[in-house]
Amino acid sequence: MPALTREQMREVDRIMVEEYGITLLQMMENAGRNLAWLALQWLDGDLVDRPIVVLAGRGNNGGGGLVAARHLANWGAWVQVLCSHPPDAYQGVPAQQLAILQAMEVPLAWAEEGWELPPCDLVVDALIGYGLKGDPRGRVRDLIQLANSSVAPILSLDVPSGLDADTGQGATPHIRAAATLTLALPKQGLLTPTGQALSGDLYLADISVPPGLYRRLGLEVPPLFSAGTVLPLTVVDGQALIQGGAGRTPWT
Ligand SMILES: NC(=O)C1=CN([C@@H]2O[C@H](COP(=O)(O)OP(=O)(O)OC[C@H]3O[C@@H](n4cnc5c(N)ncnc54)[C@H](O)[C@@H]3O)[C@@H](O)[C@H]2O)[C@@H](O)CC1
Ligand SMILES: [K+]
Repeated sequence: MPALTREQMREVDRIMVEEYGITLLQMMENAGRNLAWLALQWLDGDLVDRPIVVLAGRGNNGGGGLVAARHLANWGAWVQVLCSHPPDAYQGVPAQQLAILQAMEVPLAWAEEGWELPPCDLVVDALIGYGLKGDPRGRVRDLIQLANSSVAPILSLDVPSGLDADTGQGATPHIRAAATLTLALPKQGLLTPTGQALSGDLYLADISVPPGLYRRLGLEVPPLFSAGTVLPLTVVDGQALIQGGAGRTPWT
């Protein structure tokens, strides 16, 4: 399957919304629900009352993390959300996701000086995706450092926060993920040796991109998700392949 640059992925996201009418809300729901489902697999299918910390930035990567937090809380996990900014700094769809969690009374806090990460079984990293600009700053930086010092495995959304989606180089600091769920198609940086080392086990999630959209961009993408909406990938010579081959049901 092809891997995308940040600009190609931005263009996919733009065409999804502007030309197919598949809204950001829909894409984010698919991203976040698949992320929650992968978290469930990482907890061996047993998440009732298990502590999970979700780190959410204020961009669309954070929005996906907030969707995952909702599903995990609905499924019985003990979810605590740590936001990089106070709620009034969130806008648009991520603000909408945050308001839902507030209505559900899911425990939410925003990182302040001296914060510690609560003990947990899994950290979900949704601080920054392909929108990274420069070295992580402020509370985002603090949360990355806290997450890395936790003993719990980190599951990153799209790319580990602080990883350059094009080059795979880690900014200072960057998340060291146990697993990464990338969206639609792998980002090129994840397939480089550094990207592979920082992203842990790599998975691909369906966010419902029509094959015709890829064809318009000159990309030939076979039906990837016939066996499920989250697929484990393997990287061979810089190329991403579905583990066990296309069409295999990976979870049985
Ligand atoms: N249509 C879309 O745009 C979709 C986006 N999705 C997700 O959203 C991500 C892209 O969303 P965005 O374009 O909003 O970008 P991101 O959410 O990746 O990053 C932007 C946020 O990170 C902050 N940030 C960037 N560099 C920083 C730095 N050095 N220090 C501190 N904060 C920094 C920005 O201030 C902003 O709040 C993707 O990786 C993917 O996970 C998916 O949910 C699917 C649809
Ligand atoms: K991330």
